[in-house]
Amino acid sequence: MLQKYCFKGAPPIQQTLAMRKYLSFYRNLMDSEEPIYFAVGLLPCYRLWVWLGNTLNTPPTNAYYTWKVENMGKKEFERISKREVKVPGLLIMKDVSIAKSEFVEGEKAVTKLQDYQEDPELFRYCTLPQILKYVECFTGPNIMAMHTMLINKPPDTGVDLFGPGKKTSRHPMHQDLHYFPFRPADRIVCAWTAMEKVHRGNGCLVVLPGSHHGTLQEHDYPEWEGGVNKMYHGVRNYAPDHPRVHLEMEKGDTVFFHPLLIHGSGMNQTKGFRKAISCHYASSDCYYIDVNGTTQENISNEVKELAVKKYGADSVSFQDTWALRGRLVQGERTSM
Ligand SMILES: CCCCCCCCCCCCCCCCC(=O)SCCNC(=O)CCNC(=O)[C@H](O)C(C)(C)COP(=O)(O)OP(=O)(O)OC[C@H]1O[C@@H](n2cnc3c(N)ncnc32)[C@H](O)[C@@H]1OP(=O)(O)O
Ligand SMILES: O=C(O)CCC(=O)C(=O)O
Repeated sequence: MLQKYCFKGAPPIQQTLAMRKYLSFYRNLMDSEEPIYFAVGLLPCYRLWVWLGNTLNTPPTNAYYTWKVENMGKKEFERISKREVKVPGLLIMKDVSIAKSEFVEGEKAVTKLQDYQEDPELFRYCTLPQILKYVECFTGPNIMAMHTMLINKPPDTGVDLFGPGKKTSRHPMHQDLHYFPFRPADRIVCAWTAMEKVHRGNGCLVVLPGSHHGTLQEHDYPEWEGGVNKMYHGVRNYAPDHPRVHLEMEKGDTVFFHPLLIHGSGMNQTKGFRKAISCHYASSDCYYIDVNGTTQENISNEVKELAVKKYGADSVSFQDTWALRGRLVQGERTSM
C-alpha cells in the first residue's frame, strides 16, 4: 500500500495535530456513546470521500488516482442496489437469467442501473470536465447528457448462482443509434469508463473498427439459446469476418465512440462483476425524427410500452421519453 501511494517508507509518516484531533473524535465517540452514534459519526466522512473523489482534479499520473476512482460511483452503486437510496426515474435491471428469481439480492441481482440522471453522486460523472473536454469535440459547446448507465456485468461462468453458463451476460453487437430518435449521428457520442480493469475474460467491449462509416442497420433480438435481456437488440446482418478489436482497458480508462459503431461485449467468465459507467451525449442543437416506418419502429414500440407500464404515460411519444430524460450539462438547451 505504501508503494501504491508513493510513500518512501513508514518512518517519515508523522501524526499531525489535525490527524490527532480527527482520530480522537472517533475514539471518544466509540468509548462514550452507543455504537449507533459511531456509525452516524462516520456518515459525513463516507460522503466526503466520494465528494473529494469526484471534485479533485486528479489525473491518472497522480498517486491518488486509484483512490479517486475507487471512491467514485461504486459506493453509490452499493447503496442503490441495497435500496438504501431511491432515485426517481432510475431503472434497476436484473439479468434475464435471474429476473424471476427471489434468491439473488442486493448488488449481485443488479446487472445495470439505467437513467441515473437524478442521482447527483452518479450524475457527476456526466459533468466531469475531463470527459466534457473530449465530448465537446463531437457535440460542440451545447451538450446534453441523454442516456446514463452503470453496468455491472454479472459472472456467466455457471459455477455460482447464475445457472449453467447461459451466456446471457453478453451484449449483442449493435449500433446505439438504433435506440435514438435524434440526429445528426455525428453530433452524438458515448463516453464509457471502466470502473475496474476490463479484459476479454470479464467481457470487455468489442468493436468493429470503421463500421461507423456505414448506415444504421436493422436490429432485432438475437436467437440465443440461453435467452436475451429485454431490449438487447443486435444487428441482424454484419460480416462475421469483419476485423474485431477487443478494448482491454485499465480502471479509469475512457473510450469515446460514435453511435453507428457496431459494438457489443463478451461473456463474463470470471467470478467478479465487471463495472463500467457510461453516458451518451448529444448536441442540444440536434433534432428529433419520426421513426415510424423505419427499422427503429420495433425499439420505439418497446420503449413506449415500458413508459406506459412504469409511468402510466400512455400519450408519451418515443421522442418524449428522451426529452424527459435528457439533461443539459454545458451551454444552452437550444432544441433537444
Ligand atoms: C420517461 C420514460 C422512460 C422510459 C424508459 C426507457 C428505457 C429505454 C432504454 C433505452 C436504451 C438506450 C440504450 C442505448 C445504448 C445501448 C444499450 O444499452 S442497448 C440495451 C438497451 N436495453 C436496456 O438497457 C434494457 C434495460 N432494462 C430495463 O429497461 C428494465 O430492467 C426491464 C428489462 C424493462 C425490466 O424492468 P422492470 O419492468 O422494472 O422489471 P420487473 O418489474 O422486475 O419485471 C417485469 C418483467 O420483465 C421481466 N424481466 C426483468 N428483467 C428482464 C430482463 N433483463 N430480460 C428479460 N425480461 C426481464 C421480469 O421477469 C418480469 O416479467 P413478468 O413476466 O412480467 O413477470
Ligand atoms: O458495457 C457493456 O457491456 C456494453 C455497453 C454497450 O454496448 C453500450 O453502452 O452501448
